[in-house]
Amino acid sequence: MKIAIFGQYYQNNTHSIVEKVVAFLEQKNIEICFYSIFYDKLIENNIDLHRFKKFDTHECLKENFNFLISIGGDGTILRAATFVRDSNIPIIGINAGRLGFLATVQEENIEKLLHRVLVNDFSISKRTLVSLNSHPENKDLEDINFALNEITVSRKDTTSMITIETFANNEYLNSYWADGLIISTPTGSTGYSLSCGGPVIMPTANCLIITPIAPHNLTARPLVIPDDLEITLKVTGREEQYLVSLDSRITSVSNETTLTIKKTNFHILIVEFPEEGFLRTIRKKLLWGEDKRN
Ligand SMILES: NC(=O)c1ccc[n+]([C@@H]2O[C@H](COP(=O)([O-])OP(=O)(O)OC[C@H]3O[C@@H](n4cnc5c(N)ncnc54)[C@H](O)[C@@H]3O)[C@@H](O)[C@H]2O)c1
Ligand SMILES: Nc1ncnc2c1ncn2[C@@H]1O[C@H](COP(=O)(O)OP(=O)(O)OP(=O)(O)O)[C@@H](O)[C@H]1O
Repeated sequence: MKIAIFGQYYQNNTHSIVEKVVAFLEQKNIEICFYSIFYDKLIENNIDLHRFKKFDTHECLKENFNFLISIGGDGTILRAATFVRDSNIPIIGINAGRLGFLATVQEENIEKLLHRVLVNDFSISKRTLVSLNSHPENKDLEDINFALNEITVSRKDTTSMITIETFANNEYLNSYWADGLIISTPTGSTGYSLSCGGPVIMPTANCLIITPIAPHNLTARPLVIPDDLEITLKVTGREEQYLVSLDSRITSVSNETTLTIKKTNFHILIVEFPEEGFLRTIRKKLLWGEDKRN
């Protein structure tokens, strides 16, 4: 078996997490390969990893990896997804961050849950992604043109709202006059979309959510649509450019750019354990349904 280990930062608890993961995997004779930038940070901080191999691009991950372990918060899982892409390598998220909504394995459970992975006692949650095509083409949006949480357009360099003409399968839907518009996957429903009044959607539902950001309108509400619809956006505004973000990545595009957003033809696979499933996570981490009177 071969496992990739991915992370972005070195902080207080990184040392003990990495040591636990490495000790467990080595004891089981599992081949380990570290993301090179993370590896360098760990070496700088006196973790001896010289016996392990490194990877630095998504192409390296095509060589028969069984799993990728992400050590960090949700932001780190979003970044890990840009390496995993369409390789179908399941991601195990070890939470070293704050919320850890997607990264659900806590440090104290590392050995127990990695053991469950080895004996096949886990489930796979298949997550929908959205892809972006721009016309005319934009170099910044060419290589990593997909998002696990959401694709967002928003105003740039102005307090003035933008108008987002929106079409679903080429049929006119609405012109949102707002700070921006979010096209979210079910996974992203608990991220930015939630903060803008969007619904919480169970991760494996076959839908997307169109959520306006601060629309100046009483009738513009988040809309849930089937995930086989293609969405087209045309933006106009006082400035010549607007912002496009895919999860944590952001770039500027000119107002002449038309964006097409649709479901990707691949999924990201997240390793889940029943006791850390979605319903428990929203209760525990979003305090879902909490009512002090009961
Ligand atoms: N106002 C907002 O709520 C807001 C604004 C911008 C971006 N975001 C979210 O942040 C994500 C990018 O993450 P980042 O680390 O670069 O930014 P960040 O450092 O601002 O962290 C964003 C927070 O959102 C949480 N989060 C991310 N994805 C989530 C999900 N699917 N479900 C529940 N919580 C989630 C993270 O745990 C973190 O606490 C975006 O994809 C977007 O969903 C939220
Ligand atoms: N490898 C790591 N080791 C220790 N701490 C980490 C590591 N990676 C991330 N962290 C901690 O988690 C914080 C958030 O990390 P990250 O950007 O991955 O997630 P996030 O999107 O902010 O989500 P969350 O709210 O789940 O932490 C970092 O600022 C850091 O404090």
